Amino acid sequence: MNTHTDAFLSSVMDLLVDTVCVVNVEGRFVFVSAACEQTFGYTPTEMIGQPMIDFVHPEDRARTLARVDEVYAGTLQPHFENRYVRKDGRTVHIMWSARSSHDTRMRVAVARDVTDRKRAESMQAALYAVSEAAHTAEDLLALFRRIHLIVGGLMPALNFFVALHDRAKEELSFPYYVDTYHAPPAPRPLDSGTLSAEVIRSGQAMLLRADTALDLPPRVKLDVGRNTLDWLGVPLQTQQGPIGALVVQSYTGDVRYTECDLELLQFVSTQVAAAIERQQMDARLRHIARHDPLTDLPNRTLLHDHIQGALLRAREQQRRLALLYIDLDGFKQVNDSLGHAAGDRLLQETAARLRGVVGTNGMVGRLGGDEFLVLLDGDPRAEQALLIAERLRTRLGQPLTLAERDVTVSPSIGIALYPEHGDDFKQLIRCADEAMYAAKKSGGNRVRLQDGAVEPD
Ligand SMILES: Nc1nc2c(ncn2[C@@H]2O[C@H](COP(=O)(O)OP(=O)(O)OP(=O)(O)O)[C@@H](O)[C@H]2O)c(=O)[nH]1
Repeated sequence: MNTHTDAFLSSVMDLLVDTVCVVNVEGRFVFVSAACEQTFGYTPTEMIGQPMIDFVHPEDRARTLARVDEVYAGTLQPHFENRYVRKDGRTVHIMWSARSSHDTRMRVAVARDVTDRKRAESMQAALYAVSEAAHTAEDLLALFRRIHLIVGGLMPALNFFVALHDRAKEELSFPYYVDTYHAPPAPRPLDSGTLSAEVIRSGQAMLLRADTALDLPPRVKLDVGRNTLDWLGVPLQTQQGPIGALVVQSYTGDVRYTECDLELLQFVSTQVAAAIERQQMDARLRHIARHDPLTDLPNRTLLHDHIQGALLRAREQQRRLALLYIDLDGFKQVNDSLGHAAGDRLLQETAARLRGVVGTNGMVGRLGGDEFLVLLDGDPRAEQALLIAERLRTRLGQPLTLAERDVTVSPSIGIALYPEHGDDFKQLIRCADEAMYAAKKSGGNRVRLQDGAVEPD
């Protein structure tokens, strides 16, 4: 090739949209065409003489070097893809075709910027993954874990959290919060002025970079994710308005967020919001199906499942259980004399009192009407079960005001023990019911242990 031809070829290469690169046997660029500036952000002068591998994304260096060996071995490399780090820090996806020359021991490669295609593919994959997670995640926490993984596939997301706004309670909570330095913040009012609250209130995405002048409304405090370098939050938009926010944060210069990340996060956020709404709806339906609407106590179905589980564990660990069957004495009379609403209030107060006494010693549920069940699962002896039942009797027997009248309603309580009185739900509940019935027959306001002691009035 003469000089004239060299100059001609060089000017032709400079017209190409793809970048032509020549790398010597030491792995340094000896030629790059003008398009490199568009693709890599560096001018040819900045690249020529530099080791090629220094420009490659750190995670792709090992496999890139392995490919270089294959190129020298003469294997044609039509479509090798890897990532480079542009001068501005952004990642660029490159599709290469490369060959080596035996004579000069040089590699000639053509680089095509396929970042847009890669981005579209990963966005598509992310959307699909979110919609799949919406259908398969078993609860909200499982969904958040999956979303974290999906967002992590689109951008660095080591520090990631989900903020949710409960409109009824006017409360902002952080049900999923993964952070290098901070524990999950406590729930707070929406007007507490945090960045995520601001994203939810305004419905606008927010990207705060350490090098960007902060132009925040005066009410916003930087008290969530303090000391972050970059903070990127997008609202979770639904037809009813924003229900929360997705946030990624960085603490080190290795991870910086850009407008491009903002677009990506915003793109998946609508699908994520729909997935969260769906999970919340499922959770509400599951709750309704397993709780009593008047007292919000577990209903018979949930009690049954919970007690079956407790029986399994008790059998394995050779521990005791106690079942307390509680029925109010003369409840019908309250309904008849003070009205159904007063009866409802009494049932709600009974539930609260039972919960208060039982605390962490077990589970309280409502079987229906004025009948409640308590499971004591702390390996109770008969005396301990009797003691708690006695406390319940005393507490329920304390007066309360209904329809402006002081009312006192006592309970009858029957106790069945595992393993003494049965080893399945049906048997135990029947025994506890019989004991309660016996307590009621002998005048009510009593605790009776199946086949056993009656506590005095
Ligand atoms: N207010 C109200 N009443 C209910 C509800 N569910 C059932 N009841 C009523 O509760 C009453 C339960 O009947 P019983 O257990 O025979 O009433 P009791 O007067 O306590 O009878 P003993 O148990 O023999 O002392 C019935 O009158 C039902 O109509 C409810 O959710 N709210």
